[in-house]
Amino acid sequence: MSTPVAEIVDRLVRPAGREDRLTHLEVLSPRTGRRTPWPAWVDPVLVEAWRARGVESPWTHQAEAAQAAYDGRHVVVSTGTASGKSLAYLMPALTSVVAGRRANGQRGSTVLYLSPTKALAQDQLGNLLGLGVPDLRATTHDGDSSREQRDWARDHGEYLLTNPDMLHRSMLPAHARWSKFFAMLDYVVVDECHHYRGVFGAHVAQIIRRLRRVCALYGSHPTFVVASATVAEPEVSAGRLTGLPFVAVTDDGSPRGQVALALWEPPFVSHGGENGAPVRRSATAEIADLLTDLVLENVRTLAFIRSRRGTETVSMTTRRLLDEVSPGLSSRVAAYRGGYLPEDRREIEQALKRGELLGLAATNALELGIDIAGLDAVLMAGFPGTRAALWQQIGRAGRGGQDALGVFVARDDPLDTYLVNHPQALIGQPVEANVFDPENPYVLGPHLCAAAEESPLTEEDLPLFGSAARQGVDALTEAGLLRRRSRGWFWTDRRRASDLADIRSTGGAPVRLVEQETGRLLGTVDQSSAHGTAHAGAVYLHQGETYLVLSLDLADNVAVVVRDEPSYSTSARELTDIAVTDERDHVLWGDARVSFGGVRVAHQVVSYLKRRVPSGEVLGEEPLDLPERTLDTTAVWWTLPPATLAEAGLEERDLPGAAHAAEHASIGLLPLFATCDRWDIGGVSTALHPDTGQLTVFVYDGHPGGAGFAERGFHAAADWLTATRQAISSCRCDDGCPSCVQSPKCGNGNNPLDKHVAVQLLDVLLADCPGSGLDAAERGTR
Ligand SMILES: Nc1ncnc2c1ncn2[C@@H]1O[C@H](COP(=O)(O)OP(=O)(O)OP(=O)(O)O)[C@@H](O)[C@H]1O
Repeated sequence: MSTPVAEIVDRLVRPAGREDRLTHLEVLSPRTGRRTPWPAWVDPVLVEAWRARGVESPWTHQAEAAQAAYDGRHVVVSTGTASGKSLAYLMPALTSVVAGRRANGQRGSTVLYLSPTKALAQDQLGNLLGLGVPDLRATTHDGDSSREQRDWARDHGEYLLTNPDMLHRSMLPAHARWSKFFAMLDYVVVDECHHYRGVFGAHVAQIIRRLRRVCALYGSHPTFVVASATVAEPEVSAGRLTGLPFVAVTDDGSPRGQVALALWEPPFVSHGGENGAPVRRSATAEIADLLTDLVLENVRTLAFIRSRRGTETVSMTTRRLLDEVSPGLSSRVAAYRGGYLPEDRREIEQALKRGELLGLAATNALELGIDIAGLDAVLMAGFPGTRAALWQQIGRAGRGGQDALGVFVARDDPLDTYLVNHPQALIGQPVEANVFDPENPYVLGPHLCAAAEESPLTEEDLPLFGSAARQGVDALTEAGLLRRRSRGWFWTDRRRASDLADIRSTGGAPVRLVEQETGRLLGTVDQSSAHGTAHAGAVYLHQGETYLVLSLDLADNVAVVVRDEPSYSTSARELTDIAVTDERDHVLWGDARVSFGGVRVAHQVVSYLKRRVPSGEVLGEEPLDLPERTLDTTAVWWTLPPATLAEAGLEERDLPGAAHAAEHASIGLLPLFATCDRWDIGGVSTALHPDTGQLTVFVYDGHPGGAGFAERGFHAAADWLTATRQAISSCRCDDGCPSCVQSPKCGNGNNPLDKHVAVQLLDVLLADCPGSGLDAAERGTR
């Protein structure tokens, strides 16, 4: 960008009332790149192709990773955004394709590239073809490919770009037809591997095990090259994802322009929240202002908004604000999100690349590695869930070595507030690990069936699928899904086994949103979120239009909507009950016990709140009549005996509010340690739980069988609960607010909540906990 980053930030802060909103500005100085000669084995034609495109020679990390892969070691490259991870895997992969060709020109070596989305694979294909490697037979293989494309890919493809869904549903079940491709598979590239987390990560881990088994059937043992954003212990997550040993390359040799990260906290605007709590201005309202200012400054800006609804609101508001001052500019701002038609999305991507759009409000549908040159700034409405995703989003700007500005605008919740006030948690060493649990029985079972359908499972196959596989096949045999014969376990059902696994966890058929007057299908929502977002009375935004849901029919999966302009938004309320089914591990901190294990959760959406837009003021609550749902999952929980609490001087009457407040804040903070999102986990607290006989606070995974988040919480409990205490004690509100202890999805109307006693309660819990490294100074003051 032409204006220096610091000056842009200065202009953003200048308007009256904005001076306190910038809580921190971190400027990372530019770094020069470290180059190294091309490895001697890289095909000279490729070297020339890269040179012709300005890649004089590889950065050190690229050569290091490429060499490891060429030597047949599985390697994970975990370096910054735009550090050139593609070259690291393309050097060995394309060299192998070119060198492997037969005398008659037929393929002799193949590469499989996996990306979490179709859009990224398309983008990568464009780059690959742009390289001009003579005769390279590269193609995407996804749900949009025509029959001819698919046949060509299978029979001639050398470099195939696909996604885990296609592998799962199409390529692996039909492996006999793909036998030639699999038999000559030398490299598997897993791009953006940090996206494989939670339940989705567990599914992909099992799909990769099925892929390895199918390859082995045809005699191939491909080398895996995994690309990841910077996370803690990348070799551990790559190893979990594939079941193979990995070397990690993390020393980034690429150059970087100046990167500035501004942390921004919206001001308190009213006391109109629940129970009279102070409420901060919404991050989206703040972002719309900042986006307007940046567009006026001719700064090309991408605003990442977490919800589909939010992207629409930001783009509408920004256009309206621009119309007031510079009408011509409003057409240069747009929204982008999942649920749009593919051609509309392509058109927006192109307009952004061409520079016709100056401001775009997008969901993370645009987050993945799509290389859009020339962006100057990135605004983030709320923490995007992980540090990796935060840097990934900032990395959209400043590609090609220019300066970049990232502004992280806090939402009114404990984690965001903690982060904008504790910048070291974002800028220091990574604390979060890429979390998933490949052994989740709900995930493993369907993949064992799919594997058995691909080829009968033998005793020797089982270790590949993990230590729970034996138990899994036994249970499936018992349930009549697999049949045991002398040669192994067979799939004998008439259904397609791959249909049993819902790898994106959409939770069954999506609910269709249909417009009442026209019968037009507006879009869909996942069944699991339909109770909360498409219930009768819900306000739903679509492409800038506001709709009101008239009815939700769960039998037919249809919600009927009408256009409307209500002055409020809605948020659903859920009631939750929890029972311990088995404790699998525990630690004792003096009298406190921290446990991990299985639980059964029963929940029901019971009502919804109407909140005035944009102030967020609560207007009222409406009851709903929706069925209860149960969930068998995993949880981390902690207990404190009544006598210990009494000794510490805590009054019995204050305990429910204190436990409840600690629970809310701890749910808010867990994403800092596990790669989850506040909405992936839930919690229950009680001053006396029937299963433990003590004060108990549970945090559970919101997916059947668990997703690994609660388990990570158990292992990081000391740091996690210390950060929770800090988040509550450092919040500037008097009696609790959404930035510390109030939760937007609380089933009890955020009542009771006692912020002050919560801090005392956490002090009792942490009194005998072995040292947490997170903030020794803070702990010392207790
Ligand atoms: N050795 C190099 N010398 C010069 N330019 C390079 C080199 N390696 C990569 N590049 C350029 O850097 C840019 C980023 O590369 P690439 O898209 O591979 O990064 P990445 O690490 O995969 O990014 P992300 O994962 O964040 O999407 C590309 O434009 C690429 O051409």
